[in-house]
Amino acid sequence: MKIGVLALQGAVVEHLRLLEAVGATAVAVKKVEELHDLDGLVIPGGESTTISKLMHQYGWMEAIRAFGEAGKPIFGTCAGAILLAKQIEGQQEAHLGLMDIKVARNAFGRQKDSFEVNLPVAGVAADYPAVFIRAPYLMEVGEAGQVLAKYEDKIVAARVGQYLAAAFHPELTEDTRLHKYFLDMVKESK
Ligand SMILES: NC(=O)CC[C@H](N)C(=O)O
Repeated sequence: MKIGVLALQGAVVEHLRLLEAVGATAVAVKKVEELHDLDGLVIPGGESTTISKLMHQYGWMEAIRAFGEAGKPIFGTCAGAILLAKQIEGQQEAHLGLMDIKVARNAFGRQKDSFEVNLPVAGVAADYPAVFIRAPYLMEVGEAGQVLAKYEDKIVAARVGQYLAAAFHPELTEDTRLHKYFLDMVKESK
């Protein structure tokens, strides 16, 4: 399985390392043409507005939408989840708008700018070390979707069809289980 990590901004190398660790062939994707032979794509965290601008400049929006609409799995972490969402709280327009979730940005307040907690993630782990950095949360998950994790009653991970979203940063741990879960989604989609 060949999985790309969108390399416009954010923790790219860390995602590559964990994808390799679970047995995927992982590549940093810097050009739109590189999408064509991928089986799945990870959109890392960073700053969603910055990544969105870069995406618009270089034709990524159309290309990633086509990739998702072709049924290929996409995993968005933190800003990546915001980019995937169909709706963003307080904003007229979404970015990619592929995944049937509504997100609220910077949802955990200033004094909790960044923190780590162990969370149960359905189908993944009973004690997943979730690292939150100015994280969003998922206000709504479409009916066809599955909530995978909550923190303080807020949804922080979900799957809808071939799309996976985490408000936290699974690439900033040594824990490979969520990347393994995504790799299994990619295998299933073939
Ligand atoms: N660590 C992150 O990816 C933070 C996301 C950022 N707060 C945003 O709105 O895009």
